[in-house]
Amino acid sequence: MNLKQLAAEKAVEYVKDGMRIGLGTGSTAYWAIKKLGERVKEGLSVQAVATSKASEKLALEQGIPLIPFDRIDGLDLTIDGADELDRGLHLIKGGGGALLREKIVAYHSKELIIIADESKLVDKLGSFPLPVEIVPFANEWTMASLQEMGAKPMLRTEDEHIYVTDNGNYIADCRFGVIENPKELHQTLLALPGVVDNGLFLGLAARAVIGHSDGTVTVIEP
Ligand SMILES: O=C[C@H](O)[C@H](O)[C@H](O)COP(=O)(O)O
Repeated sequence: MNLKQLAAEKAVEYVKDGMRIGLGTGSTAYWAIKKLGERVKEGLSVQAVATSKASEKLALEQGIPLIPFDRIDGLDLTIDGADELDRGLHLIKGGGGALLREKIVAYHSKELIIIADESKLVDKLGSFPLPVEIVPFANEWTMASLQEMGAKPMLRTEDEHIYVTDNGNYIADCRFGVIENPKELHQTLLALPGVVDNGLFLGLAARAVIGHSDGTVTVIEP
């Protein structure tokens, strides 16, 4: 059983006719976009924006109408994955490098639904390295500052090259250990010059739909 698919397809049930939808990124959001495409083919009317070039391509392949940002002033619902979440719906996102666009889209959505398999649900965040998006300029100094913060940062690579986000930036994957105070860490990171944003999503998710290995789906609401 594909737990990501299970959660994603359940979450797509929250999409109603006429809604403006944010499309997440990653291997779980993939299933939501596929399911939404099926519903559009059956006659559901939606307008959507994508959080990455990959999701934009997939949405177009599925026949989901995409709308430019200057044509709408916000979204009704965004469905997106996460790398880790706790029961208070604090999230780590950005494993796929899309955190900045995802956070902008989530912020401008009336509701963010997170979809995940049960392995992503943790008591406290921090096992998954926190992705921090940094500008390429003087990235060596930004990396050094992250190191001084105790982040043990690793510059993300892909095929032996530095990974570049859709926004032309780099990702530093940071190991802070257990994150006892996500809000404080979020603020500290944002205050560091060279840091564009980080993968902590706090106070953004309204609910999470979790797929379990026994075939059930649970919904967490904070
Ligand atoms: O940058 C990527 C996103 O934040 C993803 O939603 C996150 O990494 C989870 O991805 P997946 O569903 O592939 O585990």
